[in-house]
Amino acid sequence: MELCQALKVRWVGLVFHPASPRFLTPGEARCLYEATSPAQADEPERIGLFVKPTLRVIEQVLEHLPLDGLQLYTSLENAQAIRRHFQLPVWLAQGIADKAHLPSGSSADQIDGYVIEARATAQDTRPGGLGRSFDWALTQDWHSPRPWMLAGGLTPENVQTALQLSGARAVDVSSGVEESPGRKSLARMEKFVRNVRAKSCTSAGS
Ligand SMILES: O=C(O)c1ccccc1NCC(=O)[C@H](O)[C@H](O)COP(=O)(O)O
Repeated sequence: MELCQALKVRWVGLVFHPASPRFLTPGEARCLYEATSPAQADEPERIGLFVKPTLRVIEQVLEHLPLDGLQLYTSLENAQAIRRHFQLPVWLAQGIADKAHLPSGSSADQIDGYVIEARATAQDTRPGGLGRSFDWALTQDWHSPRPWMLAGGLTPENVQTALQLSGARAVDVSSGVEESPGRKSLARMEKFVRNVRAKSCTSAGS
């Protein structure tokens, strides 16, 4: 968290999905929140990641710490209902395997943005944080109805190519800056942000 502040990334993701190696209980997330320095104007926004959450699950987290936004793995309808209920920005994750999976204008109401990443398979135990990429050229000519970020399988080594091929203006990374599942590598985080900035866009991490 402190390095994210120092690197001035725009968003930090906190994963509240029990099947994840990055899973945080609300209490652990609170400790992280308290351990970081007092709010500054350019502090990263704290984004809570939830998979098919009920309102109560999100409420339990919000009882422990404030969140600046939500990254949701759920249906559009549920994401819209959650956004209305909590009045928080919602980024809806979309798993992509072909162009037909990319959101279109008609599906964009009451959603703040999209996280576009590889589509999970039936064998996967979770829908994100899998370190898996998709064909980045799929988004090249896509006109997104909302702001979007590219995610899935990004690394310091491939992120510049990913930006070039996908046309993305913001990226999200997790596995690619870890030394083992759930353990971030500070050196890889720094290298990732440096390489992204060399291509002038915004970054996020979970
Ligand atoms: O990180 C997880 O384990 C996770 C579990 C359930 C839903 C989302 C999760 N992570 C999402 C992300 O970290 C990113 O938004 C994205 O999927 C990129 O992940 P990665 O391919 O590991 O860079």
